[in-house]
Amino acid sequence: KQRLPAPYAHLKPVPGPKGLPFVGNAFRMPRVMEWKVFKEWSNIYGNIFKVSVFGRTIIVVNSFDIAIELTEKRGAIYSSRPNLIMAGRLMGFNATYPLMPYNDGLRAARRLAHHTLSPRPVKSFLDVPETEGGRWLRRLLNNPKDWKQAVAETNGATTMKIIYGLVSGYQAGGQKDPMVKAFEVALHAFSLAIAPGAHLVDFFPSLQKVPAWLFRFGFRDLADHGKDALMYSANSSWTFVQNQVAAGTARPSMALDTLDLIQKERNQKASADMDEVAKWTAAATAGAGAHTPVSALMFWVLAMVAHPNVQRKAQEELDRVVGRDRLPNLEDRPSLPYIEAIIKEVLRWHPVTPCGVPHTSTEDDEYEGMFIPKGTSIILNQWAMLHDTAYFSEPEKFLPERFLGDSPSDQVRAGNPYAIAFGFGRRICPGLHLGSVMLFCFISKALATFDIKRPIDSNTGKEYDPPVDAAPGMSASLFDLIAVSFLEMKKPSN
Ligand code: HEM
Repeated sequence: KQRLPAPYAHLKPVPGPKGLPFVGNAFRMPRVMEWKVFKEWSNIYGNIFKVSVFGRTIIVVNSFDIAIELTEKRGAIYSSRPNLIMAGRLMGFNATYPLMPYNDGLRAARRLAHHTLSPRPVKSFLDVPETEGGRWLRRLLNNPKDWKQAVAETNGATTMKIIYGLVSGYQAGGQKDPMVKAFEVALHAFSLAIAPGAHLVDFFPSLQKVPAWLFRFGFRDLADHGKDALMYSANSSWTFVQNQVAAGTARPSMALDTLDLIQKERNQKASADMDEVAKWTAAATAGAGAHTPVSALMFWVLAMVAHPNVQRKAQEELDRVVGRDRLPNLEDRPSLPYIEAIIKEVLRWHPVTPCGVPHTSTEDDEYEGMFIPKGTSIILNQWAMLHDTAYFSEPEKFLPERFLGDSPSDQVRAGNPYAIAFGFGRRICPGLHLGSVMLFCFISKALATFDIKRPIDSNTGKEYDPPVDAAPGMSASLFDLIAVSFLEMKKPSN
């Protein structure tokens, strides 16, 4: 029986599956689609339950109300991050704010990010997703079979332009700026580093000290490779901005905004090392922003393939509201409720981060008579919340209509995918507004110009349904995880 510290001795531990000595539940932890398994386990243990892996406590939260209670109402103690050895310490991602503990460094970085990305300032950058939305159509038209590449390039180009003012990130013919390539390599290394249970060093930090020549654990090469790419991407992109500033050719960007801000503040009070904070804030924001909308757009394509009726309704709305003489733009957004409902449903049906990004507690705490020790990692099972039948009937179905009519699901907060899919409390996604605009621009423009059809099997010549399942990991489809071979796109017939 677990012994609790004195002031908490009267409390119960959080329930959960029984574990083995030392390893805990390590061998029972799901490796594939853990969000679904965790939802099933909630039928046995409740909406908050505990698992332990090699002595580390992890709490899984499956309900919106509990997520809000912990991360919002008690945000002061549930806003840190787990200490990741492989991705954080060895690869160097600890310098980026998504992995930072809840400290002054994090607050400084988030303040800089909000200076550009909160709803009002970000408005001055919204011509970028509009323009890139036009380029996305050309990419699709020129090479519809390579639609996944078009998704990735369009997102990458939008983010690199907004964060760094880089206009030549992706040239025709697939050529990429070395800065863009470095970001891709760093993010790929990061995704390998955070794959659940992939690196023993995360559970046994002392393995870091084992000399490389004595015993290879398969992590050192990856760590070095990831670190080189991360350093190169953060440094080269910052140097790019500084050179542009020096030459007087810098375009508007988040990097420029933050340089202006810290310059102003430096004139008022001495600010130590803010240049470093600004450099890493830009790199982290570019990295986080370049790939999250990619996942959402991939699930949108799959949803459209599987639901031609939804596509047709959206195209009817676009024809009615916008007509066929021009492309939809952000001014049309309030008049396009069906497109809006599709975006919400995409975020709900297959959330980009089904298990969220873990928060970590920084104090011992009590929740409903249960003891939550300091240092507990909290998995916020967004998928379970977004498939909660109390708010979403027939949650496995793709039904944008649930957000329309007299009693739409999102009339309450727990039924609004925007309140869940972008995370919680003090760590909520700073790119929420921009991400939502990117999805609107790319989805509405593509639906106005293309039909998205099922892929054709090259052997049989027949159409088939692409699989919709996601691979394990933090993000459901972060790096090319969807096995769709190609989609045929063509202009809608009159
Ligand atoms: C469909 C689009 C997006 C989705 C679904 C999404 C989702 C998320 C989620 C779930 C988190 C974790 C929040 C938490 O810890 O509770 C997060 C964090 C973050 N997102 Fe996004 N995001 C999107 C777009 C973007 C964009 C466009 C940017 C940047 C331009 C961005 C930058 C970040 C950053 C920097 C963090 C880390 C914040 C922190 O740890 O304090 N995201 N996002």
